[in-house]
Amino acid sequence: MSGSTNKKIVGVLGATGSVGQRFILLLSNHPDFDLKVLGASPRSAGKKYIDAANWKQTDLLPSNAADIVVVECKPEHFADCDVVFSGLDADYAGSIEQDFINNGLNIVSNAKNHRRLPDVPLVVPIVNPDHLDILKNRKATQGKKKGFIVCISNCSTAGLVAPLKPLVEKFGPLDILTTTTLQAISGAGFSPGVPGIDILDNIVPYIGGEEDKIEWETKKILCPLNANKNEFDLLTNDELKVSAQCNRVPVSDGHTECVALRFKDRKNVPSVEQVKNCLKEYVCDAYKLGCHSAPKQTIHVLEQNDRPQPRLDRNRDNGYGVSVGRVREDPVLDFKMVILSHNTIIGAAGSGVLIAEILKAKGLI
Ligand SMILES: NC(=O)C1=CN([C@@H]2O[C@H](COP(=O)(O)OP(=O)(O)OC[C@H]3O[C@@H](n4cnc5c(N)ncnc54)[C@H](OP(=O)(O)O)[C@@H]3O)[C@@H](O)[C@H]2O)C=CC1
Ligand SMILES: N[C@@H](CC(=O)OP(=O)(O)O)C(=O)O
Repeated sequence: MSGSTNKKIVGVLGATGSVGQRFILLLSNHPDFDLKVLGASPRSAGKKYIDAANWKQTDLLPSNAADIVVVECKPEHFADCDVVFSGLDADYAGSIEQDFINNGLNIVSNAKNHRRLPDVPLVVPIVNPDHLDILKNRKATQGKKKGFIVCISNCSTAGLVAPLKPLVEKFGPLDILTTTTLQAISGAGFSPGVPGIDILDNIVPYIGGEEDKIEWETKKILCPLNANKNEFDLLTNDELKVSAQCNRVPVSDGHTECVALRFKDRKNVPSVEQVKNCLKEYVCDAYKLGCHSAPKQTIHVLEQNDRPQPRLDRNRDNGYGVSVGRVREDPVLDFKMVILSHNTIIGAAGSGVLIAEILKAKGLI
């Protein structure tokens, strides 16, 4: 496992895809992690990464990855890894990831397959890293024979819950939440991805499964652990009603969401200024833990009427910060606002890397 430098050895499954390529960028020259193994489909296995991947990032392919020979996604190739990041196509992720867990490997996954299991942490690292503590109990009871899996949330859900966390902490629970998303094309992956003919000069008002994911995952991310500290107690529909409408728009990276919300406590509804100040003052636990990638400013409150915008605001705090603009009163619920988050950084691979940094800081890997 980890060598004398105290760096953890890591690998990436689905390394050639949209999320996999982001993992490679974020893991190049990382102070905590040494990227050693890259896995993809049998179509890519046996080729050097530079030949296997159709590199589509605006940053150049890092030299530490270019010459690595891609392997099939089998546990034996990853046996030396302290943690394995997964950006696998969801059609294959379920069984491959389970095989890795059974072979004692620890997975941090972008795929949806294990998110709804009651004892699997579903983590947005700037929101609920405390959910990782469930792994401490598991480690104590099962030892090292089996690995664990931590799931990264759906990308739109990650952006949505970031401002909700400090608001709920300070002003109490919400009871109604609505969001209308404007989602970038990188969210649909590369194979096959969104055809140009569908998205150029157009908006597609449907993303399969996305609305249900946002409505369900929000209730897990904001929920507490049960009394035995071994499963999560999902918020019920009576506790929080969430309604999502999802659209694909011709933007390369960055998901925008138009959100409205209502607080449960009708007697102590905060003012717009109090809401903005609460968001500005929020410091995520990952930053307090000193994690390398944690955003210094978790939530950027923008005052200009025409912000946030994906091209101008998605890279705040290297894509780990979330932008919130147009915070104002809502005539139906309490407040409305526009949220922007980088879907492949804080919405996917970046969350994975930051989760692994937190796992290392907490001594869980
Ligand atoms: N894009 C985003 O913003 C987000 C994506 N996700 C999730 O992350 C995962 C990856 O998404 P994305 O990167 O967009 O998808 P892509 O389609 O771009 O990449 C899929 C990856 O899976 C690999 N793969 C395909 N078939 C197999 C197989 N049979 N065995 C092993 N590997 C295989 C591909 O390898 P090869 O190139 O060899 O075919 C490729 O590396 C998905 O589960 C997605 O839902 C989650 C949040 C956000
Ligand atoms: N569906 C998201 C990306 C994604 O793959 O999400 P999930 O990991 O929940 O399947 C999008 O289209 O932007």
